[in-house]
Amino acid sequence: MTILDEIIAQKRIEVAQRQAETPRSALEQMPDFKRPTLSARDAVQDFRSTGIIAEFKRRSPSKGLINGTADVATTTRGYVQAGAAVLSVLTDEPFFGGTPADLQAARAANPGTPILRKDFIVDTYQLLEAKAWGADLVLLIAACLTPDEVSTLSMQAQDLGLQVLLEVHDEGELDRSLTHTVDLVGVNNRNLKTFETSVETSLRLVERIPDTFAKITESGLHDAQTMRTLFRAGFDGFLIGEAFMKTTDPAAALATLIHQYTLTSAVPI
Ligand SMILES: O=P(O)(O)OC[C@@H](O)[C@@H](O)c1c[nH]c2ccccc12
Repeated sequence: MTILDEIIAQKRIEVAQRQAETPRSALEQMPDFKRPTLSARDAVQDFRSTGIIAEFKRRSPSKGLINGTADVATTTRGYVQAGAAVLSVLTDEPFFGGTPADLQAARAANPGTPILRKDFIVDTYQLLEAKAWGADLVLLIAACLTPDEVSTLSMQAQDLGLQVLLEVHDEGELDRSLTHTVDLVGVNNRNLKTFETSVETSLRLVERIPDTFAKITESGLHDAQTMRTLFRAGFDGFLIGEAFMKTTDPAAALATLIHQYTLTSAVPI
């Protein structure tokens, strides 16, 4: 059994428990459920945008504890002030140490910035949660879902006003799962079976992604030069967590990276 199988098995149990505790109708009555959502796609594609999706992540199965002390409101507010285009907040507790309260706190602290609910979505119920907790977009991972599930969940997300980031790791997943009801396509540089990251995965897959989708490169990113290469290859956005969260001041680490990125972009090609 791979770690991903383990996470998904656990997730199905968790969703059943949550649903028993909080019925759908209760989620629909939460104040944020009816709010208009923000477009992450526009935020990363705006020509003035850094394209950075800055992630709040306490721990991960590959790295163990990354940051045990950062406060979610302070960190995400700092990310936005430093120039993040979009925020990503983990809500998976068993493997990533995130909580629904983290997403809600990030929402309250950042009313004008799109927020991704970062979790393993296997059921419509989680889309309702995402909306009720204040998310603007959700992640769907091709490796965990059938193409039919991707299609159904992305349509349901759209009906709720949530955008969808579809995550793929290889050509097969991309060709099989891509559907017009997703808004952004993310290439995960991390192999979820071995945890190794390689930006070659992004460079290889980018030309297979049609221009109708925003293109995001995910994981293992930490230097401006690599970002520049990925931008030139066609990516609109960069999902980055660990490089910031492993420092004592994640927002300052983001500010430094943006500074370096801006410098390298001034260099003639
Ligand atoms: O921390 P990194 O290496 O910068 O990666 C961020 C993000 O891409 C990573 O957290 C991630 C990508 N896909 C996921 C799916 C579930 C949980 C986490 C992830």
